Amino acid sequence: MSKLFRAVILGPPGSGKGTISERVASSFGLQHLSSGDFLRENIAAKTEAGVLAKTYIEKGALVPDHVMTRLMLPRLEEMTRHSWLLDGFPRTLAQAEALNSACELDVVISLNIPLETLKERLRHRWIHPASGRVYNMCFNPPRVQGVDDISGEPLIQHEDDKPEALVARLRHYKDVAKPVIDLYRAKGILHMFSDTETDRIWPYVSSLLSAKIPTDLADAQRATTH
Ligand SMILES: Nc1nc2c(ncn2[C@@H]2O[C@H](COP(=O)(O)OP(=O)(O)O)[C@@H](O)[C@H]2O)c(=O)[nH]1
Ligand SMILES: Nc1ncnc2c1ncn2[C@@H]1O[C@H](COP(=O)(O)OP(=O)(O)O)[C@@H](O)[C@H]1O
Repeated sequence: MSKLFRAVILGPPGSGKGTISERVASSFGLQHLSSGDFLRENIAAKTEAGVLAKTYIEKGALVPDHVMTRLMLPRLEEMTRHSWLLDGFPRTLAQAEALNSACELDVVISLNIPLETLKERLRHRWIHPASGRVYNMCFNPPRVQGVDDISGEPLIQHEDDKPEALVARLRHYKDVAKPVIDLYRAKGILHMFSDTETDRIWPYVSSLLSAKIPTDLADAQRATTH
């Protein structure tokens, strides 16, 4: 079997992790696993973890580490035969250490985006809750205002993108992320991208992954998508 490829994308809320992950998934055939989407699925399904997580997310707080790792690690175990890109997990050093003991990462992409840009983007972010599709009223608006392009269902704003929760989230992110970034830098797998525009970052991410993803894996994925 060809070697599997494991990547993590780090960055504050609104940094474009979801947007870049979707591009990676469609260009390189990696499975995109978003902790935020997985939490929202669990909230919608009213699982034990979902009910617990909801109380934290509504306050703009992080979900406790033990809840996150108990949720995410079994999900990754289901994916042992796939190459994946993990988005939104790990977010803390404890989560990064738990992930470390479960698998070995090939690449960590870290998005470094100015605070003002983040605030502006998140104010305009709308999502389709059933699919997790993300829109931005300026950057990638839906074809019809307020409505999902594919299902025609209404778009909503995350509770945690509303101004009250937003500032707390961005402030907290920085403190918590620093040791995670330091850990991956020390391991020599960190790749940092700084810009205000996803479209300017994407070509660099794309060429990094083209260089890192094993050729036999890329060939196998191309074969399945044609
Ligand atoms: N104006 C602008 N908006 C962007 C850009 N990249 C992403 N967005 C939007 O910013 C918001 C946050 O992006 P998202 O990928 O959800 O970030 P995440 O929170 O890190 O997963 C979404 O509404 C995106 O559509 C960009 O380069 N410019
Ligand atoms: N790894 C994680 N650890 C703790 N909380 C998390 C994690 N991932 C997601 N969450 C919670 O879910 C919320 C939504 O996550 P996400 O969709 O990734 O939002 P964003 O991309 O805007 O940060 C976060 O604000 C946080 O409360």
